[in-house]
Amino acid sequence: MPQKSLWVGTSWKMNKGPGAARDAAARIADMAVPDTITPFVIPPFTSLETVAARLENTAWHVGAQNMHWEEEGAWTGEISPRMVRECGADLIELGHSERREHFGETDITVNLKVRAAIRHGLRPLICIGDSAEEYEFNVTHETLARQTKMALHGLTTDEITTVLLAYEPVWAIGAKGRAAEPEFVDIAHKRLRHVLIELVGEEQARRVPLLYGGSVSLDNAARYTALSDVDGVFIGRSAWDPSGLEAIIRSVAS
Ligand SMILES: O=C(CO)[C@H](O)COP(=O)(O)O
Repeated sequence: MPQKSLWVGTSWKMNKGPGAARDAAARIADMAVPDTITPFVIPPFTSLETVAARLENTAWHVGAQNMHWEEEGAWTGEISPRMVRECGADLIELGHSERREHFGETDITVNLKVRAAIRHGLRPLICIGDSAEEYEFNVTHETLARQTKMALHGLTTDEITTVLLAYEPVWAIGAKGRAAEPEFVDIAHKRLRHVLIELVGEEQARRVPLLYGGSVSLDNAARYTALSDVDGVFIGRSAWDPSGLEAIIRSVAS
């Protein structure tokens, strides 16, 4: 059986200013990445242009962590899709649970942003995830289905096949999180694939990469990527140091 192709990448969240980002990007540019891996890195805005310039003409995709849906205007403190593109990014992370929880991001604003991203030629990496309470009350699937359908509302089939979806259980993220059991992720991703199949049919649904994120580490990454409906991992803390990212890339590629 041919080896499956995997997306593997990290968001630096609110870490690495321009100096640290420049150093990290230089190390990333020197990394040997197997052909079966599609690597990506998502720096903070202040480092976006530096990192994108350093990784231009490499296999790396570079993204921003958020953006507004409007092209320009009186939106103090916001960054437009065009600005993200001008910095050299091709990916845009949208709907991370930290933004939903702390900055009022909703399914509706995520949808506005997804549509704006596609209009501007940015590939959306849409984060979805159940809260600890939703997990406890056994409504994970309902939450993931709602977030997915609302994020993709109004998109054509072709547009839907350009997005990446990352399932990140809120209870699995960060130092206080616990990594989801691979068996649980397997079921969640299979049900998520079915949501996509209902939207665009089997063949197109299989073209949408489904990533898992939340306390991914060198110890567990390959257990997720071995699952048939996991097409990659989205890593935080364990990949902030490029050597950690490289070790995980090697572990899932072998
Ligand atoms: O977005 C994430 C990956 O960048 C996610 O929040 C996981 O973070 P981690 O728990 O620190 O891996």
